[in-house]
Amino acid sequence: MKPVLSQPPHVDWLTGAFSRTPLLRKTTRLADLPGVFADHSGWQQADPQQIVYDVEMLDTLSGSGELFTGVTHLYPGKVGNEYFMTRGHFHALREQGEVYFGLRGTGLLLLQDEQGEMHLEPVVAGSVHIIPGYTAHRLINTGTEILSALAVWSSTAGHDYAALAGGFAWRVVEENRQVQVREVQNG
Ligand SMILES: O=P(O)(O)OC[C@H]1O[C@H](O)[C@H](O)[C@@H](O)[C@@H]1O
Ligand SMILES: [Fe+2]
Repeated sequence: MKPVLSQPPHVDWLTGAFSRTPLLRKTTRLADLPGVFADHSGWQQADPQQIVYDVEMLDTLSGSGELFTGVTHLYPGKVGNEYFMTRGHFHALREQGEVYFGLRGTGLLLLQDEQGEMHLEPVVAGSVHIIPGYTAHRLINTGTEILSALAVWSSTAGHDYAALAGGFAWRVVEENRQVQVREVQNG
């Protein structure tokens, strides 16, 4: 039998760039994130075309049992004093977890479960983040460089953005040149 060598995709661990492979790309701009940042007038005054994050995904099999792999590149920036972040989501299939691997930059992974329990994990090159099921997740770039993280998740997990339409319970802002976590006041 003749052995068959198929070239797997390659990722540059320093930048998160994939090469030699078909990719799916999604760009999220400020205009795509109404109501996400606390400072509404700051958001309105900012350039709506400003890219907040790019996601590059391997174009792989989907369906029960299959895994998706992607890299999120989250740009540095702020709206008002709030750092650029991903929209964040629960999985539509709530029990599905996900793994993030920090590749470059500095930031935080904000985790919020269905009971409203919150955690923050520092994201740096080499950090490994086990996101349990039933837990919403959002990346926040608190640094001055691109924050890139590789993610692996179930292809059937899906996204539930509506469940967090009211936002996460914590916001991460810069105050006095320091990263501060603020609890959102309801009502
Ligand atoms: O879907 P968002 O909250 O905008 O986050 C952007 C992306 O981040 C990660 O790469 C996740 O694995 C993706 O499933 C998600 O779509
Ligand atoms: Fe996810």
